[in-house]
Amino acid sequence: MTVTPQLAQLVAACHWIGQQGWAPATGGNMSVRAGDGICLLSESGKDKGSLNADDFIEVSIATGQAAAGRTPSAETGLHTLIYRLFPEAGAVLHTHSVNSTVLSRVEKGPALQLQGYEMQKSLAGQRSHLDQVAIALFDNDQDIDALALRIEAYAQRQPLRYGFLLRGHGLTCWGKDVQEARRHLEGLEFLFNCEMQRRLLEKT
Ligand SMILES: CSCCC(=O)C(=O)COP(=O)(O)O
Ligand SMILES: [Zn+2]
Repeated sequence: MTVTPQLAQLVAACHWIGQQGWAPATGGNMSVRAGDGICLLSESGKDKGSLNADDFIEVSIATGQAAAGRTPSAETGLHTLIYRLFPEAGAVLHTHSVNSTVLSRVEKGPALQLQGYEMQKSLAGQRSHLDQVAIALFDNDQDIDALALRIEAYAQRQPLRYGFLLRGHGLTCWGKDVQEARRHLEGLEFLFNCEMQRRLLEKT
């Protein structure tokens, strides 16, 4: 495997995600666009906090197919969907933090609305805490093709930006490159933590 600067940054991001506790057990998956209709996707079932460059597999963005003998992530269909929907997306990070897992169950609506937080400006294009940022929320599904179709239908009706939550499962987010995807992940996780604590405290 040729280790491009983006792949090296992705491997470093995976180690950081592991240290944050956002990829417990074998949870999470990560990828980077590698040009020519290809992405490099983490191998299924590995500890994502201790991946190296050889743990990434070339996958066709059009078909989701990988070379025989290797098994890319069970959630390959979500990564390839994002690369097809958003030609500017260069990296995708999927994590299983406690906050994204719990908040996505507590919130019953079709999106988690974030408003009033300065850290919304960690998301590309956001300029003010006064604006509302909607993070789409989908019911989880073991049928990834069906889930991808639901997400695609949502994206045809309304903007799908930064990432989406899967109920009781976690966050999938992206950016124009690994650096931006990582900033979106860190910003969203901070915002989820704030939102969890706000909801807990405002209940009392
Ligand atoms: C215990 S992890 C369950 C599967 C999952 O949600 C995930 O993110 C990891 O799947 P992968 O096939 O990418 O290892
Ligand atoms: Zn997952």
